[in-house]
Amino acid sequence: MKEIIIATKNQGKVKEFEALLAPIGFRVHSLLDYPDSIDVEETGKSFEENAILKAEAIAMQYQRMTIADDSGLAIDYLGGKPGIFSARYAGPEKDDQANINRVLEDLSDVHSLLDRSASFICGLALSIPGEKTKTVVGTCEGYIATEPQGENGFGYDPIFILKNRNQTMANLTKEEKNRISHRADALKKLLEVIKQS
Ligand SMILES: O=P(O)(O)OP(=O)(O)OP(=O)(O)OC[C@H]1O[C@@H](n2cnc3c(O)ncnc32)[C@H](O)[C@@H]1O
Ligand SMILES: [Mg+2]
Repeated sequence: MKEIIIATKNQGKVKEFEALLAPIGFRVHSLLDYPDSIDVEETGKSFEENAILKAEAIAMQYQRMTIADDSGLAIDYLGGKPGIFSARYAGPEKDDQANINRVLEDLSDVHSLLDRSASFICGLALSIPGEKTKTVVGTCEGYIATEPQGENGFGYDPIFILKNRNQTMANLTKEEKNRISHRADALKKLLEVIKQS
């Protein structure tokens, strides 16, 4: 079995990567298994830049193949915010519920669903010691709901209504989310890039 580190402390991401990568022969480790991992500051200007920073630092520290994920929600009405600041949108505690509340508050004057369009975006970086880092970006289109709905997933999932479906991401089973999410899209692209290299 191939060993890979996912350079994240986000339990929601870890579970999704395990479900996506185990069937293709990877044993997934995350930073939750490595309490001494260095804390990488997300100082990049894009999802990809931040993913590169996280992947390269952790691949270097443990000398092992590492994928990092930097992701978030881009709301058109807010000019793409919260974007790369999604995790800390309501403060440094990275509280999902507080983040959701801030987004709903930001859009409280926007009544038409069409004006509440948004994308989930996932930047992935793959760093293998001694090789050039590879990056991809995946997306998933939708709209911001007026109130949370659904119990599954994590983060902003309860307020993200999927395009062409009358459901939020949190209404989906984990299998369905892993077929259509921004993370699944990005990982598909990353596997293509690996195949071609
Ligand atoms: O940096 P790491 O350790 O990976 O963990 P993090 O939670 O800080 O992750 P990010 O910096 O990439 O911030 C991602 C933000 O976007 C949200 N997010 C990312 N993917 C999501 C998804 O699939 N569903 C809902 N929210 C998501 C997530 O809740 C965070 O608020
Ligand atoms: Mg982060």
